[in-house]
Amino acid sequence: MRRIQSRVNVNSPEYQENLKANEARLGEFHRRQHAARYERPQRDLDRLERQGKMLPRERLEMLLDPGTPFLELSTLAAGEHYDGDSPSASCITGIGIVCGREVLIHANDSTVKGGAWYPMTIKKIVRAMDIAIENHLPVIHLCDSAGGFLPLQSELFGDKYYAGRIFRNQAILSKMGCKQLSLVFGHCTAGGAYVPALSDYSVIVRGTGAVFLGGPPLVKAATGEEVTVEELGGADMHTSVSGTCDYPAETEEEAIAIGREIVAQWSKKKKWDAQQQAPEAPYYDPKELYGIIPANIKTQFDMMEVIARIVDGSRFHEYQPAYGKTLICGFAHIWGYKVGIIGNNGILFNDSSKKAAHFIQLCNQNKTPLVFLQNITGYMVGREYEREGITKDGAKMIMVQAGSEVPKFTIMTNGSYGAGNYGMCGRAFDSRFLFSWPNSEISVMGGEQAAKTLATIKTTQLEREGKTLSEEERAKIYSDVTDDYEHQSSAYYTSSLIWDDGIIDPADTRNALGMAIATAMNAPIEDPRYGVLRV
Ligand SMILES: CC(C)=CC(=O)SCCNC(=O)CCNC(=O)[C@H](O)C(C)(C)COP(=O)(O)OP(=O)(O)OC[C@H]1O[C@@H](n2cnc3c(N)ncnc32)[C@H](O)[C@@H]1OP(=O)(O)O
Repeated sequence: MRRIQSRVNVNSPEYQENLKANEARLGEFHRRQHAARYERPQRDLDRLERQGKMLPRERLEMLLDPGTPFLELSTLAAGEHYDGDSPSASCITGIGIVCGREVLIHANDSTVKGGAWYPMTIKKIVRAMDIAIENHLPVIHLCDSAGGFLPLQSELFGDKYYAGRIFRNQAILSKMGCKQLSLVFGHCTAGGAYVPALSDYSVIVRGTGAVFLGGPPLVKAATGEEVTVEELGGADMHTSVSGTCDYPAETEEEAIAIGREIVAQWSKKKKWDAQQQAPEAPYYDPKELYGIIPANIKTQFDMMEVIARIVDGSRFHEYQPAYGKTLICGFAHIWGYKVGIIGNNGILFNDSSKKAAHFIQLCNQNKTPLVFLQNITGYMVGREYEREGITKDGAKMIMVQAGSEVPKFTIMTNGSYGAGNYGMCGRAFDSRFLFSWPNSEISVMGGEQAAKTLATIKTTQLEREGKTLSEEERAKIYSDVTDDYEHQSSAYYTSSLIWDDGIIDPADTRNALGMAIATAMNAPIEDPRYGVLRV
C-alpha cells in the first residue's frame, strides 16, 4: 500500500492557530478526566479509609496484569448531569488484561453515595455488558454497591434498559458461555446483590463484604427481625451456609489474588482469524492532529491527513479516488489488522452515498472491519439532488451500513449533524465502539440553522394571526436556541449522556481503535445479509 503524502505545513499560521486551540481543549479535557477519576469529597474518602476499603482504581490496578493497557470507557459519563454529583457515573468500566485474558471490568465506586446506581450508572453498566455480549468477553465485577439510587427510582427501575437490564445481560452472558467473576468488597444491597448472585464465580471479603436483598435496617422495618450484617449476608454465612458466594478472603488483596487464580483457569478462546500483518507505527506523528483539527468547527479539513496519523505506516489504498470525492473510502491496517476506512471530506452527495454503500458491501464480503471517521454536516438537500434520488441513495448507504456483519468502529472527529450521523454509523447503528474527540459536536442540525428554522416557523404562525415577530423576539429565539445547542451538542454533554464510549485524546485514536479491533476479534464475523435496497 502506498504511503499518504501529507500536505500539512507545521509552520503555517493555520497549523499554529489550530495547535493553540487544541492544546487549550486538551487541557480542559485532561482537567475534567482527572476530576472524574480522582477528585472526591474528603469525607467520602475518609469513610472508605475508616472502613479499611481500597479505592476502586486501586483495586483495578491490582487486578490488571502489570504494564498492560486498560481501555477505559465513558470516563466523563454523567459529568454534566446531577450537578456533577455522580462523577464518571459512579463506576468504572473498561477492557483490560487479567492473567493474559481480555476481560471487561465493571467496578462500583462507593466513594459516591455508597456506590448507588444513578440512572446514568445503569446506562453505563448496561452498555459495558452489551460490549461484553457483542464481543464475547468475560466480565469481572468489582462489587461495592448500595443498589439503585433511591431518590431517582422512577428513572432507573422498571423500563427495558433500566436496572433489570444489568441482570438480563448477566443471564445472557452466562447463556453464551462468557464467564463472570464477582469480587465482593463492600455491602451489595438489593440490585447490588444480584450481580454476584448471577456470576459464575464470587469471592467475598470477610468483615467488609456483604450480600443481601435488604440490609439489617430494612429487615427490621419489614419483619421486626434484628440481625447483624455478618449473620444476614457476611462472608462466612454466604460461603458456608447459603452458597451464594464461593470463596471467603481475609483482605481485598487476597480477594483479588483469588480472583486472578480463578481467571487463570479460564480457557483462552481462539480469536477470529483476522486479516493481519505485523503492525507498523504511522509515518506521520499522531500528535500533528492537534495542528490539523480546526480551531473553528466550521472550517473544513482533509480527512486524509487524519487517516495518515492513525493507520500503520500511514499507508492507504484508496477506493474510487476520483468518484464521490466528498467521502474517502479505502483499505489500511491498524495495529496490523486490516480495516476499511470511511471518512467524510464534505457533504454526502448521491455519488458519495452510493460509493459508501458499495464499499461497505466489499468490506462485508471480505470480512474486513469498518472504521468510520465522522465529520459530517449531512446529506445534500435541494431540488436537483432530490430529483437525482439523494434520499434514496442515502437510504441505500444506511441500509447496507446497518445490515453489516463486520464489526464497525466510529470516531467523532469534528461535527456530526442530521442524517449524516446515521449514515456514518452513529450510536444507533451498533458500532462496537464509538469515541469522540474533545472538539466534536453532535446535534440534529447546527444551532444557527435550528434558530433560523424556529424563527421562520414562529413568523409564519404569527402571520396567520395577522401579527409580526418583533426584532427583540427574533433575537431572543436566536440566542436561546443557539445557547442551548452550543451546550447540548458539545462532546462533554453528549458523552455525559453516554452517546459514546468516551472522549479520547485525538493522538490516542490509533491505540483506542487497535484495542477495540483486537477486542472485537473475540467474536466470529457472520456472512453479510442486507435488507431491500431501493436501487
Ligand atoms: C435495583 C433494585 C431492584 C433495587 C435496589 O437496588 S433498591 C436499593 C436498596 N439499597 C439499600 O437499601 C442500601 C441502603 N444503603 C446502605 O445500606 C448503606 O448506605 C451502605 C451499606 C450501602 C453504605 O454504608 P456506608 O456506611 O458506607 O455509607 P452511608 O453513610 O450509609 O452512605 C453514604 C452515602 O450514600 C447514600 N446512599 C446509600 N445508599 C443509597 C441509595 N441506595 N440510594 C441513594 N443514596 C444512598 C447515603 O445517603 C449517604 O449519602 P450522603 O453522603 O449524602 O450522606
